[in-house]
Amino acid sequence: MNIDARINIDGMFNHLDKAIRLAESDGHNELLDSLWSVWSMLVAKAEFTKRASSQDSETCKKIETETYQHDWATLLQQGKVKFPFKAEMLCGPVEGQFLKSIVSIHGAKRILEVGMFTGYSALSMAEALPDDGEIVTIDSCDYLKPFVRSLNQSSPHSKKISIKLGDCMALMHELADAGEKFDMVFLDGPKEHYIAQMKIAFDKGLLNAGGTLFVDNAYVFGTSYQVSSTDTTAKDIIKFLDKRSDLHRVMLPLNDGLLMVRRLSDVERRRL
Ligand SMILES: C[S@@+](CC[C@H](N)C(=O)[O-])C[C@H]1O[C@@H](n2cnc3c(N)ncnc32)[C@H](O)[C@@H]1O
Repeated sequence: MNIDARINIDGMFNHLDKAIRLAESDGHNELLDSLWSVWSMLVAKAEFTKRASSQDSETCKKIETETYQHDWATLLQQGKVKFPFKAEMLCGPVEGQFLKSIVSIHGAKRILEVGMFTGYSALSMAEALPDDGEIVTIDSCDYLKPFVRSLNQSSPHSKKISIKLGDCMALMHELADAGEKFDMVFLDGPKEHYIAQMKIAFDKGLLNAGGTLFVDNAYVFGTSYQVSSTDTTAKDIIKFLDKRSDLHRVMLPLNDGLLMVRRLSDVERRRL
């Protein structure tokens, strides 16, 4: 099996792979043809989606390439990073272009990102910020800061990126307590903190009036729709939002799910 890990984030291709092997070994040729058709349609759809979207900037391409070439496994063994990083953790070209487009539609000036990794999504968004705009990006891994700076320094937009190292929960509280405000918040760090982070954004005023919050991996690696999964992280997020009649949301089936959440009063443009 040789496919982009980002389109197999929920393991669907593993099931297809198994079905293909079974059909092959039992000599079910028509079934085999159909299974290969499903496989190739899924791959072609993902490829066409990427092809139909604008291409990344040279620096974003470089970040993606170098993230895939980096030896994360050795760094983990050497204790230089504490997290088993994988290149496919970066959001990729289609989501990157989507976020960039949203920043421009929004007219956002300040963005908060939780979960920087190699700075791919941060730079994608920074490219659409005005010259005096800023994206504050949080990560707990010290190794990443100089690495990200070395990757993005060729971009004129890198000056809009401020990196904060530390635990995302502590830093988000700190920012909210200091009265900092953001027009967009992009949550892409630890999934178990998503609910608490949404509360800080909406209830502690970190997200400006009229602002938009995005929750990445909102399908939580497909566990939200895998029948056999006992992981309730994604379902708990939706149950939390069900109780929040003041919030409006829409789930976009981009990669592993991108949930867009806004205050209902901003969406319907009325006072609640
Ligand atoms: C999915 S990656 C972010 C990918 C990035 N947004 C992109 O699309 O290019 C998640 C990041 O969250 C960071 N992270 C995990 N737990 C954290 C915590 N408690 N506080 C801050 N960062 C954390 C990891 O170090 C990792 O770099």
